[in-house]
Amino acid sequence: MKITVLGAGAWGTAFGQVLADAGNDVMMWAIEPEIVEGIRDHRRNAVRLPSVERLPERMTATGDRAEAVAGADIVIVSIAAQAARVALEPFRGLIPETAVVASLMKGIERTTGKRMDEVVRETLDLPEARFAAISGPNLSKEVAARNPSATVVACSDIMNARLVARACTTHYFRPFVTTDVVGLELCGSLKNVIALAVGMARGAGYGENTAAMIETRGLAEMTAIGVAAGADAKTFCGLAGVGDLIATCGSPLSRNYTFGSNLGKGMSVEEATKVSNGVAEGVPTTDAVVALGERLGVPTPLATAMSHVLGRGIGCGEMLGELFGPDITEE
Ligand SMILES: NC(=O)C1=CN([C@@H]2O[C@H](COP(=O)(O)OP(=O)(O)OC[C@H]3O[C@@H](n4cnc5c(N)ncnc54)[C@H](OP(=O)(O)O)[C@@H]3O)[C@@H](O)[C@H]2O)C=CC1
Ligand SMILES: O=C(CO)COP(=O)(O)O
Repeated sequence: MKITVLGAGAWGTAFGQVLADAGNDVMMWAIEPEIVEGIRDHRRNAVRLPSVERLPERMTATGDRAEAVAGADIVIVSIAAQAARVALEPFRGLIPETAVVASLMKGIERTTGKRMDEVVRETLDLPEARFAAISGPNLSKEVAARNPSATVVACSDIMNARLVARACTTHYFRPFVTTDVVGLELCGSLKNVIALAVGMARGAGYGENTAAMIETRGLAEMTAIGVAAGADAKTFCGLAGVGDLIATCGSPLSRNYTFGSNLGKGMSVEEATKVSNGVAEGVPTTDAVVALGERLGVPTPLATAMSHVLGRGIGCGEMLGELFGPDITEE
């Protein structure tokens, strides 16, 4: 198949390699000429994924939007979530009417509170059955090193989920399928907020008990929001939920974990942003999660505490204190 990846960041590039390894012809689209030339002429993305010495022969790149998506069977979107709407707008009308569009993004649009499935479908005027979300424990550097990994592809049309899954199946990368698009979107977006909190606790010097508490209570918060939004609770126990929490909250390769860890060590939000190695989606998504909880009538103690960290600059002790409400409640 011919597959286009919009956005040659760390994950877009690593996923492009998966698609090429699976036997597809892969066209990367990026705004920056340096990245386009690097991939096209030198088989490298030294800016966003320097750990890969040589990208596959089946991968090339362009900065031209029409050329990028012409004849594409599948279009993958891998752009920082807050920029997705603006970046996708010019592609409206260019993407072939038969193409399935799949999002790798894990965030909620801060200005509208919308999930990426909503943003992508709205911006590209895409019917539900032609949108897929891909989410799971997929730290880009590990996938780029071809470490065995699994993911989940969600689409309301299970045949299109299978189509996308087949396109990214390799000897080291294994996709599962589901129709729970809302669940998959919320798993990917909400776990980043939890990773910020776990990273912060770790950075402040706390150990396994504290991390396990935040992860488990965070999972309960994620699941409650998901179920209220119409998702299947089972999705949150799977690869995209618990699986991604384990990967993201346990690895310094995660930008969200590292961002939190730097806050825990005493950096300000501005300082942590400056040293972040790529987008930490949990940062702009945190307030969107609090707003989503309010809209759905679901308490969000963890996201609210993290929003006080990011907005008011409270420290780790105070953030953890906010998680301990005054009442004894049932788990
Ligand atoms: N890295 C990972 O391990 C994983 C990441 N994800 C998710 O995938 C998404 C992308 O992440 P990742 O690739 O790692 O992030 P990076 O920070 O490495 O890259 C962000 C990408 O967004 C692009 N971008 C930002 N603003 C604009 C804009 N205005 N117009 C066009 N493009 C823009 C960047 O382009 P440019 O380079 O030109 O600035 C770049 O391609 C995120 O939502 C992330 O949560 C999901 C799973 C794993
Ligand atoms: O989503 C990820 C792993 O599944 C990557 O996490 P970060 O965006 O925090 O690096």
